[in-house]
Amino acid sequence: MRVALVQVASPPEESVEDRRARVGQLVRSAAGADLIVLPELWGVGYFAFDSYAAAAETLDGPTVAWAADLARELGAHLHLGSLVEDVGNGRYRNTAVLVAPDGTVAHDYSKIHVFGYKSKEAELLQPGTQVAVSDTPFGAVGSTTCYDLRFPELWRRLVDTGAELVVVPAAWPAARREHWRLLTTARAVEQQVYVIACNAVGTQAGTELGGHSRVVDPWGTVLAEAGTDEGVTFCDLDPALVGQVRDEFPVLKDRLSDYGALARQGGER
Ligand SMILES: NC(=O)CCC(=O)C(=O)O
Repeated sequence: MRVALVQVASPPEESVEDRRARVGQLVRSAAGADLIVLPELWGVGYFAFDSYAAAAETLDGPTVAWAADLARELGAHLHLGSLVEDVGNGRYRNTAVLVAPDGTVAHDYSKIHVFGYKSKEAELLQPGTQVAVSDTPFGAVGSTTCYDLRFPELWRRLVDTGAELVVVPAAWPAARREHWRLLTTARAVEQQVYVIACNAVGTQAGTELGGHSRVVDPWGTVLAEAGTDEGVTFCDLDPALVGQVRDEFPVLKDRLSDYGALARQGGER
């Protein structure tokens, strides 16, 4: 299968409508890919916290409709990254959406670990409470978003729910790029999944985004890695490798069912 990672910049002077039109052309240039992935909150710009409420929309709104049209046009799965979802009563979520080639929503996933370090996300947005995995012709695809990379427990839950490929839309700053590279590789090796991680680029409200979108296979091999420019990075991968790695090196079978039950040394044995 062919994956396309579409790194996007979100300059503040550009309207959301103009940005959707421009990003639509970038997505069209990924024609031929089976799965096309965009970054986290590229529409509003992750660091444009004061614009979140005005940019919020429902899953019946213009961004999902835009993505559905593109997915149908290109005959591809389109992971639209994420948008600020209006969930009513003045509450908002950071919601990722995977659209199938027929334009239907395969799944939506609201980011569980909202980020509070030099970020107003945790103050403004409600955390999600559910994991999302969908069966596709190229395997079971799960979603996590950006900061979720730091929580292996969530990733293990995704694997327990069947995930074989995990998509990670992100707005990860350049200041922690080595964490991004390390954690995308670590999650792939530890969970024996493909990690398909698409980051934002450019500068938002004084924060430089890190780019370096990447695809890591379940053995930890980096199959593709972008630089820091806006644009499309393609990657061909074999979904069957997940099963092969899990059969050949069956580490997932060796885990305990309940690590919380382990006694602290010095206590009762
Ligand atoms: N958008 C985010 O969740 C940023 C996460 C991040 O910068 C980090 O974990 O470091």
